[in-house]
Amino acid sequence: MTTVLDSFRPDGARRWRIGVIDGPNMPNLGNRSQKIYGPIRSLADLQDLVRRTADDLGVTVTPFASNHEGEILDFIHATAKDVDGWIINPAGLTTYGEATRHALDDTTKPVVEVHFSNTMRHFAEVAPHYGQQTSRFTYTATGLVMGLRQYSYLGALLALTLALDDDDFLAGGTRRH
Ligand SMILES: O=C1C[C@@](O)(C(=O)O)C[C@@H](O)[C@@H]1O
Repeated sequence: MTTVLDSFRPDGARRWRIGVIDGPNMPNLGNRSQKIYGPIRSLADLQDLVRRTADDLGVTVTPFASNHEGEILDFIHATAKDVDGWIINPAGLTTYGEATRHALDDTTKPVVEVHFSNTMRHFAEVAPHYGQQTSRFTYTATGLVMGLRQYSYLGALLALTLALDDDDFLAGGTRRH
């Protein structure tokens, strides 16, 4: 079936494989602040939305979520050869997740960082006493989509897919940025 999203892509475009990682606290999405995360009911609902959008786009997503950084590292190491790019919401690892940032960087595949909230605003409003908080991941990410709740993931998925299709940009993930 042809979908609206199909029409963004050239005929015969490749079925890119994209790893979608959710870090600590995202498995508890259904119980988090509605003000920040909106009415979405669960991580399963989020993963379902991302998977359905990927189907419409003609790409394959491999979702993974964990509260444990070591499990996230194991997932990245195990799947690095089988994915063309990554989407990650580092969540609880955002400010200090150097091991995860480094593991993604080691794969040399494009990385798009996503957040439900606009973290710059969130840090300024909620944790000004932490000083100048920033994401560890943005320094080496290919791109960043945030502040659009679950729609950040859909923006990232569409943009990463088109960028992988683009021979003058990510060229299937063979080049960095
Ligand atoms: O757990 C999260 C979720 C988050 O990554 C987001 O999606 O907005 C923002 C982070 O600051 C926070 O620790």
